[in-house]
Amino acid sequence: MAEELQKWVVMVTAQTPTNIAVIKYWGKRDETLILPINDSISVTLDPDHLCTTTTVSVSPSFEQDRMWLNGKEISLLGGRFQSCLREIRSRARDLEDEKKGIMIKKMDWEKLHFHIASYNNFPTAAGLASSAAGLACFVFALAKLMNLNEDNGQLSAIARRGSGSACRSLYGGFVKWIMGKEENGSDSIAVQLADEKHWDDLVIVIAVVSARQKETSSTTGMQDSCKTSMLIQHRAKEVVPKRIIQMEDAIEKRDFPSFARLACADSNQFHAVCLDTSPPIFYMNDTSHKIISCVEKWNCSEGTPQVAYTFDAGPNAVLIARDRKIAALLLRRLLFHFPPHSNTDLNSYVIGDKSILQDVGVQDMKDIESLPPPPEIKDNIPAQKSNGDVSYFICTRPGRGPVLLPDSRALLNPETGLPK
Ligand SMILES: Nc1ncnc2c1ncn2[C@@H]1O[C@H](COP(=O)(O)OP(=O)(O)OP(=O)(O)O)[C@@H](O)[C@H]1O
Ligand SMILES: C[C@@](O)(CCOP(=O)(O)OP(=O)(O)O)CC(=O)O
Repeated sequence: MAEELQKWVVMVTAQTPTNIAVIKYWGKRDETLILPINDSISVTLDPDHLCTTTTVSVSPSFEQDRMWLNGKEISLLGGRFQSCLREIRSRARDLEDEKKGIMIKKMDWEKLHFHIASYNNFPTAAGLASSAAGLACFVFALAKLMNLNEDNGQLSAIARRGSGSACRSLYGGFVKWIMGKEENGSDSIAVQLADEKHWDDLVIVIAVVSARQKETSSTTGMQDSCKTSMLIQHRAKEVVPKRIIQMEDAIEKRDFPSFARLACADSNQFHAVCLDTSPPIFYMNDTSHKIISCVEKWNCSEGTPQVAYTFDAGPNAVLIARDRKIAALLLRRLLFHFPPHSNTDLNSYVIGDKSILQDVGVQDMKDIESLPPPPEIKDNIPAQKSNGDVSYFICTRPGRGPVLLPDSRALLNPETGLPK
């Protein structure tokens, strides 16, 4: 009987979105606690297109903590995973599952081990913020398993210890990470500014420019900027506080021109800080610059912004269109300038919400080849085409925050606690 009881496995499965900052976090005032030097604001992306699913399980039969990411076993010994685990364990509460006849006492959590399996439905470590969705999901799922009482704001402070930007993935819609003042970081948390329904006209197109691993990680890049850039101090003290107020106002009023101007300016200033770092950090490449120039020319010809662009620590462009009609016009321009290689299947070149392709009126490669140049291109300058410079496009929109999934979606076998 005692042996039978030892066989139980309790598990929780959760899904968490990724997010893109429109006012960037860059620079820490505390490396261990991951406390930033400025507030930041992000848009949560629709988990249908970019998300992490994580199953966490506990059983007295597990001999050690183990984790599998996208089917491959990874180490949980890293300092950041360990900080999150420590913070969650210290808040764990009694858990009773009457149906299974299981009772885990608060102090038992210290002795029990976890099996964790996680899957990203988009490329990992390719500049698409897998660490943000991944660490947020890790914390959210473990907190539910260990029956924590904390709300998502308090959980965001734990996710922050895994990766700063992860704290913003605890909410859907529009999210602010308040830098906080306390030395212990207790007030450095994420808050939701508005949910995803507040501004549901927005359409987001991500141009995945390169899936190569970057040379400088965000963590070391921002350390180098803090040590060597003069601009970063001016940005954190003088520029960002004003922009945060303006961005909050633009989001509240759904004021697209202000939103776009602020997002573009902030992305450009973040990359200027990277250039102001010694040695300079180049996250954007020629393709990123061509995308900026395409959007700027169009916005300028319309007299008011149609599309905002923002780039994280990599060359991929995140383009935010004011509505679906503009998104179709944007995709038309992008496909004109950045057609795929001739042997590419259009179905794998534009992924996510493919329905926008119908609005573009493009069904196959021939349609792309016969797209006319955008009207803002001057007749005397030949239009540039860069075949194959973009790997693929993801069409998405602002999305919801973390959710729990039913056991049928679990990534671990309920009997063995091993990956399915
Ligand atoms: N689902 C996940 N669960 C737990 N950890 C994850 C998960 N996905 C990614 N990570 C962690 O994040 C690391 C990748 O982070 P990295 O910052 O290199 O890339 P990224 O977040 O995809 O890109 P970027 O930060 O440039 O947007 C992985 O090596 C792993 O440690
Ligand atoms: C450019 C950014 O994406 C930087 C993200 O940095 P990370 O959150 O990846 O860094 P760590 O806190 O060291 O894990 C801007 C942003 O997301 O705000």
